[in-house]
Amino acid sequence: MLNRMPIHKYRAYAQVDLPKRSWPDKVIDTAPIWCSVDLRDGNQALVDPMDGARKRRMWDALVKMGFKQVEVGFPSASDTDFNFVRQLIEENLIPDDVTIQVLTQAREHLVQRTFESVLGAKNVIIHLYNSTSELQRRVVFQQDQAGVKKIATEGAEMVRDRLPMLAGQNVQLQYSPESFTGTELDYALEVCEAVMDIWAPVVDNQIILNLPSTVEMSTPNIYADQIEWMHRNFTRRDRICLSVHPHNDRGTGVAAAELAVMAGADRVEGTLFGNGERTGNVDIVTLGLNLFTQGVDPKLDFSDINGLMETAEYCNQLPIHPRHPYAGELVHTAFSGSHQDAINKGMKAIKAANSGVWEVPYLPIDPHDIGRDYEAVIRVNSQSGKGGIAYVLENDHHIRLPKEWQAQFSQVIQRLTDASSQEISSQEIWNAFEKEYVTQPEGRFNLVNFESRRVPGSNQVVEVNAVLTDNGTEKTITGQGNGPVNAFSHMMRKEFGLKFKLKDYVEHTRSVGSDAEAAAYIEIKVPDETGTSIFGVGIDTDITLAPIKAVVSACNRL
Ligand SMILES: CC(=O)SCCNC(=O)CCNC(=O)[C@H](O)C(C)(C)COP(=O)(O)OP(=O)(O)OC[C@H]1O[C@@H](n2cnc3c(N)ncnc32)[C@H](O)[C@@H]1OP(=O)(O)O
Ligand SMILES: CC(C)C(=O)C(=O)O
Repeated sequence: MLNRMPIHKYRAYAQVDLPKRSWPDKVIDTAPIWCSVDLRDGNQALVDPMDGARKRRMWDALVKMGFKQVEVGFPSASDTDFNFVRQLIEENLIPDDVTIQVLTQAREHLVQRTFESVLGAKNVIIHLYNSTSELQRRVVFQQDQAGVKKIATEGAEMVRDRLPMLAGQNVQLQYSPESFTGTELDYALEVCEAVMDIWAPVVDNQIILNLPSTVEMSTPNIYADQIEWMHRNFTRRDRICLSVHPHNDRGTGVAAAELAVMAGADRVEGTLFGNGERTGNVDIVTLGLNLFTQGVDPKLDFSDINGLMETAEYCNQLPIHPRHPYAGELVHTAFSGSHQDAINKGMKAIKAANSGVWEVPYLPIDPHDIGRDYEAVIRVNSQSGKGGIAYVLENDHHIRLPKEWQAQFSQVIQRLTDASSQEISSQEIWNAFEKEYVTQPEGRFNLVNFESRRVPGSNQVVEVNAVLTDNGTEKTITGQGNGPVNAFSHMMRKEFGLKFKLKDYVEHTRSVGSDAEAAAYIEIKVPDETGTSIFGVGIDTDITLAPIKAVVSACNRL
């Protein structure tokens, strides 16, 4: 076959020689330290970077959900960034247990301005970076390894020499060999070690060494190998907080972060819903909820996912995809019949079991836990089946359609969805149900009045009086039987020459309260060779009247 794609332009990424790698056997049982970089890496990727108001709204949301470290900007980049950091400090907007982080290149005037921006903050992380990759050394810096290492060490010295400016403040230092995933491992280690030599971290004030997949270039297992390699080879591991900063160029940022944590990372930098350069930073919402759904405390509050989405969409001016993990508008929704059937059964089973453990097929998370309701769990279109329609009727309209009828009513809905090729709303399903079983505008019979009383002196016999219209003509009928339903059915057969047998009858209330309606379901059978079953529904606040209406409904469908 002709290959139209120029594969010769690309090279396979090298594997890491890591004998006895240990990360595949690890389990994540505690959340890493989270650092939000929404206000910096997220912000620098936006068409319109956040203004002060949007930055402030993002900040408030991040603090509210529990981030203890937030990279608040690149203060030397713009007045907006600088002024925002000053505003946070001067207006006392930083809780005592929250640390702000600021990013700077290794350039004297930028480092100086960065220090000026954080004067007076209680807790600060000064984050220095320079790219160390082979490609950037060659084309951006035009320097050899020694030259680029010098940028890092000179930058580290610029930072160290300004630390007296922040005397009395809690200051932690962070270094990123940017483009780490394009950097030879031994060289990345050498540069990090050199920076560490200058900053002289201690166990109680570790250096944060942040190893970014600035561009995600390999499968996540290779990133994990790189992290484990660094973790094993750092000389003063106890003085290091090992941080990762995955991007998502290959669509595996979340996997890369998770495997990196298994490989020894203590900390993860990322953004809400994965906003960030190109395909984005790693998504902390997905990472956190992945932990949550394994029974691990994510140490972040995602209970108002809609609020977080609104904030992210407002601040980033970018929509969140309807299929976004956990959060997207459609991710808790099943349209297809077999999924709906399984969800319907799963929801009932979970209610019955009352064990407190969430296990519903196709729903990895209880939507309630993130502030969603069950309304959208099942939506109906031409791919749907009876289980889904029954779910909508029961949950939205309190109609517990007996199982044998579900198939019949689903054909009514199937005809509508096939005709429209569109989703049918819960209200439309209800309208179709009412028309088919309850109001029956084209039905032959219409019940105008109904009364029943026990025949005096008899415990069993009931006398009924009913007024009906038969194709518009009013008729009064009376008769007796051993109950209202039995007597009324008998009269219908006798007066109108109908041939049917009562087969089954169920009734339930539609809601609680004194004005609660009852829903009655009647099944009648035609005594011919087909033995067809016909169903009728009656709804009324009077529990005697509801089944009578159900008989009329069934007779109309004969
Ligand atoms: C992967 C990341 O996300 S890294 C963060 C990236 N974020 C941003 O760039 C957003 C904010 N940046 C900015 O606003 C600007 O780039 C500024 C204010 C920092 C610098 O602006 P300028 O100096 O006008 O421009 P510019 O960024 O193009 O400067 C590039 C120069 O800095 C050098 N440089 C780039 N990164 C670094 C670094 N980390 N340390 C030292 N020098 C660096 C380049 O080699 C280049 O040098 P040259 O002029 O000798 O060729
Ligand atoms: C500054 C660094 C950490 C960065 O943003 C990246 O490498 O993506």
